[in-house]
Amino acid sequence: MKKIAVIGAGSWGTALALVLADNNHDVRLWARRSEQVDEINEHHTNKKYLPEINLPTNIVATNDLTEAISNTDTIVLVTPTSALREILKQLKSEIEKPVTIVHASKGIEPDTLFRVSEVIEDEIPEELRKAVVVLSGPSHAEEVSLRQPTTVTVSSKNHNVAEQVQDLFINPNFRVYTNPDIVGVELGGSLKNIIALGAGLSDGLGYGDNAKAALLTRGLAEIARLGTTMGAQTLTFAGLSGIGDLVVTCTSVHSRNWRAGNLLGKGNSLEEVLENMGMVVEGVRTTKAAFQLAKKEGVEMPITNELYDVLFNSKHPKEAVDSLMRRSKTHEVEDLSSLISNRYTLDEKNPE
Ligand SMILES: NC(=O)C1=CN([C@@H]2O[C@H](COP(=O)(O)OP(=O)(O)OC[C@H]3O[C@@H](n4cnc5c(N)ncnc54)[C@H](OP(=O)(O)O)[C@@H]3O)[C@@H](O)[C@H]2O)C=CC1
Ligand SMILES: O=C(CO)COP(=O)(O)O
Repeated sequence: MKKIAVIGAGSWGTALALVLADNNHDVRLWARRSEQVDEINEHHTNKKYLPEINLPTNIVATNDLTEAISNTDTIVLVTPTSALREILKQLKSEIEKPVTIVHASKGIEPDTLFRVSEVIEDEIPEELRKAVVVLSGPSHAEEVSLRQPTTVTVSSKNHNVAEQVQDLFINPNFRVYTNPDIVGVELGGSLKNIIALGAGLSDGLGYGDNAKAALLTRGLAEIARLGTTMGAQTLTFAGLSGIGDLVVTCTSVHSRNWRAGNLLGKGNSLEEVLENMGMVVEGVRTTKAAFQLAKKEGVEMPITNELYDVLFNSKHPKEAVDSLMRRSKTHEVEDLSSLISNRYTLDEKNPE
């Protein structure tokens, strides 16, 4: 049994705290609001984020970061990516010896274009870090907190530490794999939120399963195109943090990204949607970052570009779908296009 700090008491922070508590760890859950801390400690509930769940007594909440991380060598960060830098700046002055920093947030920082692990490395000096580990995969907090079967993957530049984190979280309801490709794992988990917004939007417009299947498949193609350009392994996108998370987010009513897209497709403005959601919709910020990344890397990302125009340039969602459908014709699989042109060359040499 270890003492583990979980920073962020929203849906996912609370669900991960539950997994750790089920594994008999002593969890300090940091929340920023004192009324939420009191609710968790006195009533053992977190009604705003997981209304159906009772929390065990080995989860103790605090709004004091010093108290949260005292006597622990493992900090699990689960805040929205927009809050991350600010929290890391506060943490930096509180960490006294090297710690393992696990994060479970999904996003890319606009302008710096850093993945979450890079933001952590940017803020926390090397001598205070044992390793940075990402935990990602198809895992809605609502289902994890009901102990429904869930699989995720953990990844780090330090594989031994990734295996230690696998041991902290794994249990018969929550199966944890490892994957050495941290770039692919972080990008898959972040970029799928863009496609989930698109899938919700398509459903909101009244389009059917064909359109959604097209978005998922062509979405995965552009995620993999950007990811491999940035050094990720193609196979990671066929795994839990790739297709796995893409499917769960694009097809579930639990997904805030899908729900936000759905409301946009039904004609609500982005401001109205975000105001009413009451929870983080990471895909909006990530669309901006991915749009910038695609430009920087010279990678074609048509779905991301259209979504960027819907979110930030008031393009009508239906026009965005029309633009995607009217793009100039192309091959489905880039790697095969050279095979096709070779075949034509051979055919021309040996006409039958
Ligand atoms: N929910 C899920 O199923 C999953 C979520 N994730 C990822 O986990 C991350 C967190 O998401 P999730 O828990 O769902 O988000 P929620 O919207 O459920 O909760 C957000 C939490 O962050 C806190 N918060 C918001 N802004 C700040 C801030 N500026 N400083 C400090 N705390 C802040 C909120 O506090 P307050 O209540 O006081 O506003 C709340 O505790 C995201 O990156 C998400 O993509 C990954 C996998 C699954
Ligand atoms: O990442 C998630 C599930 O794996 C949660 O997705 P949403 O943020 O869209 O709810």
